[in-house]
Amino acid sequence: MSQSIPDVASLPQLENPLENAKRAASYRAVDENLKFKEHKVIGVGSGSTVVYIAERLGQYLKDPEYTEYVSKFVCIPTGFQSQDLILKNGLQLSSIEQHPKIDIAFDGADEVDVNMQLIKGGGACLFQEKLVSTSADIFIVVADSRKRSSKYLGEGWRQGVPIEVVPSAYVRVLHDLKEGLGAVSANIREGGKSKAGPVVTDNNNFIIDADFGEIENPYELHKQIKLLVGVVETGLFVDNAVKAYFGNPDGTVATMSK
Ligand SMILES: O=C(CO)[C@H](O)[C@H](O)COP(=O)(O)O
Repeated sequence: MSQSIPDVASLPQLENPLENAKRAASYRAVDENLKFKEHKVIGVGSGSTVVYIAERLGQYLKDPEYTEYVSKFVCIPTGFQSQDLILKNGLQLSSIEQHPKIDIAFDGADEVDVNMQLIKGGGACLFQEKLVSTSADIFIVVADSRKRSSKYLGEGWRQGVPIEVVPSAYVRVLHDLKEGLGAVSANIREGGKSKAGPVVTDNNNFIIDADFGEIENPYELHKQIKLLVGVVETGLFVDNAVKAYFGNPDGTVATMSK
């Protein structure tokens, strides 16, 4: 069924104000950055905010003015949830192996500092998220305004830096993070009520959350962690995003650019 693209201001408010914030940021990020005639390969991230990125792409697909272009887009997922979002919105799913060069990618973040450095991996998808975002010519972040720190990473996101590790190396990495790199704490992420034992990522790895307090130099910390044997990737996304959209519950959106 064909439909015109809805204007976000004309849509009914969502029950949860935070969802309004996420929707407003995501819709505006797509509307302002997607070049329908130029972009062909689109990265779609993970988390609760990118749900609205996929939804907006799906709306464009149904609008006769854009169907011709959007039906030819190939979407590259950052994990299982993201793959599901692409399919549920009627978009074409592909893989990073088939499209190692991505035109534009959209993803959420757990924290964004004043220099637009990010902590990601709260949803345990950080390796594939980094693979996709660093393969993209343009990487756009979408988040609700709680994710914006007034200065350093680690200010608002207190769970620690997510780090994906090879399972057999987790004890060694925990030790090296605490003893070698001075982490205040480092813990394997547990599945909680939904799974006994550790969270297992889409790549069959474990996640360690390591608290380094406020992070003045994310690049240096990322480099040090990355050198530890057993570390696959860190949740510090440095010099990667070019623009961030922060939604507020009243539907207004603030932006930050590089
Ligand atoms: O990095 C991520 C998953 O690994 C997410 O992008 C991040 O956790 C933000 O999620 P949300 O949009 O639900 O706040």
